[in-house]
Amino acid sequence: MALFTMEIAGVSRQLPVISVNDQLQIATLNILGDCELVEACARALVEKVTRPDLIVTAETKGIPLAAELARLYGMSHFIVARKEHKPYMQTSLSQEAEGLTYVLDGQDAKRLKEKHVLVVDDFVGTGRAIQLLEQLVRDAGAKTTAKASIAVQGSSVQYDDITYLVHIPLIRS
Ligand SMILES: O=P(O)(O)OC[C@H]1O[C@H](OP(=O)(O)OP(=O)(O)O)[C@H](O)[C@@H]1O
Ligand SMILES: Nc1ncnc2[nH]cnc12
Repeated sequence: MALFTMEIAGVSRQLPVISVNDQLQIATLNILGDCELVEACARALVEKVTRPDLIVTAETKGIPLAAELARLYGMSHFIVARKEHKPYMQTSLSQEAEGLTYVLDGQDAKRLKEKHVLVVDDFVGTGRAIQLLEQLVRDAGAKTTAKASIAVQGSSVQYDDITYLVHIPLIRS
């Protein structure tokens, strides 16, 4: 598999390149299990983003980043939107678009009410995931005051209001 070498928050990583179609390849970022990279990225992001009241992230790959950000900000909790309702969740809020669903536990929705929120994810591609998270934050009566990610990719999304560390280019052939 082809690899795309990139420095992210001072850490060098080789990102696996996958084909989307004959003309387009994308380099993929997988932070799961990569403590060194997650810690470096979280340190870089807390320098750029004012401490919010609460952090909201998306299952799955946003979770380790949100956990490290919460630790650095000295927070005891952060909130994870799940991809499906779980039996242990209280009455939940959900948002869905183009086959992607995120579900927020009712307890978490109560915690969010009137809070200033940092919405964080590891990666923003089409922007669909981060948009759904923002909508859930709104539904819970809270305000998204910042959005952050490690990487953004592509040009279909406006990144002006997202604090990010690297832009991963699309590879066209
Ligand atoms: O901007 P978008 O085009 O919406 O893409 C970004 C989302 O996609 C990835 O997660 P994925 O849905 O692959 O799930 P995972 O984290 O569970 O692997 C990534 O972690 C973001 O949440
Ligand atoms: N982690 C990731 N890297 C590259 N493209 C993606 N699309 C969705 N998640 C991605």
